[in-house]
Amino acid sequence: ADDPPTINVLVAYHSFSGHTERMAEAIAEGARSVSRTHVILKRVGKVTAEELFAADAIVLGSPVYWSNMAGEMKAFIDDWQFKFGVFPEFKLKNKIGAAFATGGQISSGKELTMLSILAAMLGNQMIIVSGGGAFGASATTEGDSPGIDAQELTGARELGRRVADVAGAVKRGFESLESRAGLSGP
Ligand SMILES: Cc1cc2nc3c(=O)[nH]c(=O)nc-3n(C[C@H](O)[C@H](O)[C@H](O)COP(=O)(O)O)c2cc1C
Repeated sequence: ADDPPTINVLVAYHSFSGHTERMAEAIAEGARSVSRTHVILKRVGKVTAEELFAADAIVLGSPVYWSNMAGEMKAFIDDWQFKFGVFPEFKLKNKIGAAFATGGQISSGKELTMLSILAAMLGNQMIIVSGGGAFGASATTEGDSPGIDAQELTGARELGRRVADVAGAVKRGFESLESRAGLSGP
């Protein structure tokens, strides 16, 4: 049998004080635990067009700023069009997408932040997955729950692993569809 394809996972994040970066590292670790997975872990401003388009899965993480994603994350997503020109061809179509967030307080915007990221992915016809939580992986970082705890890191690893697993299954599925279409001939 042919070797299964390599899965490229891009984990891109914004982080000012390091919490979201710590979650991003755990997501990358979870994705790498799936065989034949190649992970790129980067701050949003550093992602190149080549990395974006080579990714089979894109996982985006942001701190909560005023109940929504950070401006840096929004600017990156807007750059999908301004810098990378994804529309009108829908160049990110059928890539796997997932989100993660950290916020200082409980019930103060993490879910809205993740849903806003996922909404942009849906608008690009990406295939959304969750894991680590209903909408993605998240952590509360201030007050009675300072920093990132073991349970939150476990959730982040779970999301990374699920993203890589689903990306592999989808990639194999599309490859098999294409080869069957090729077999049937014109
Ligand atoms: C400008 C600003 C706005 C914030 N707004 C919220 C908020 O609405 N809800 C919340 O839970 N945390 C809020 N926070 C706290 C951060 O989301 C939290 O500290 C986060 O974990 C920081 O991530 P980082 O360490 O990756 O930079 C805010 C922080 C800043 C700087």
